[in-house]
Amino acid sequence: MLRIHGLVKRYGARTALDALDLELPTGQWVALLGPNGAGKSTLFQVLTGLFAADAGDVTVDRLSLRTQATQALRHIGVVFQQMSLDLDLSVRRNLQFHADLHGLPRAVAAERIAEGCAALGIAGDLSRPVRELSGGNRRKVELVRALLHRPKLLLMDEPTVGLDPKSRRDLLAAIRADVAARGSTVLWATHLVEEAEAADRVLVLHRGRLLADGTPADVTAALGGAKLEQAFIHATTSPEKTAA
Ligand SMILES: Nc1ncnc2c1ncn2[C@@H]1O[C@H](COP(=O)(O)OP(=O)(O)OP(=O)(O)O)[C@@H](O)[C@H]1O
Repeated sequence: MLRIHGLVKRYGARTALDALDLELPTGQWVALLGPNGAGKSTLFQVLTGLFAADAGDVTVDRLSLRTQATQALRHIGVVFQQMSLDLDLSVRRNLQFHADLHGLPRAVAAERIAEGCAALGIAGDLSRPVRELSGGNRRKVELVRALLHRPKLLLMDEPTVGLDPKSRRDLLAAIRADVAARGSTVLWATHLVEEAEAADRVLVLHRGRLLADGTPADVTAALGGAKLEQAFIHATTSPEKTAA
């Protein structure tokens, strides 16, 4: 579904992504675990076409981001770290706007908006301006929006930051349900080890390179700790550690 080969992104002299290779198959929920500054947001910005890479290739469903960006981006849904809804528009208008951008027929959009909001328990907020919603419910609107065009690949950049445990659990459950129902592929950036522990696969990113890749148990073992949290902290704070 997603193939990344030799991806490099530099900011001046700083290398944020350092020849990154990665393949994600269909139907996997993958946690991208990395400390502050690891390169998670940079990777998302490249994958969503906001920044061009300095080197390397990315394909989404075999479509190249370099030469077939418009088609490739149609398969991607994204929730960025910073909230990106229009605060003055209603939830419905925000969602409708996104559906229009993707050329969804109005009837299909209305059905998906109603269904998505009901699944996340925000159907009662459809007519309210986003400004009036709690942070957790705004996030849920962003998730409904990201799924409206039924993307094959869903990118979520630390979507649970600032959410209470119930909202976090609801969001995770909604993602799980989407993976199970549609076989979508999810790349979920986080620095919360407990979230990564629940994923099918964990990637540990540090200084723009992958330190480990596998099930939570595999990654814990590969990084040499008894628990994932301990292994992660150790691996990402020892200066001599480089890619596996
Ligand atoms: N616009 C920019 N200009 C210069 N350097 C940048 C810029 N954006 C990111 N960086 C640097 O690139 C590296 C990767 O940053 P990035 O924001 O991708 O990490 P992250 O894993 O998303 O971190 P966080 O968990 O704090 O969001 C860091 O060293 C950061 O300082």
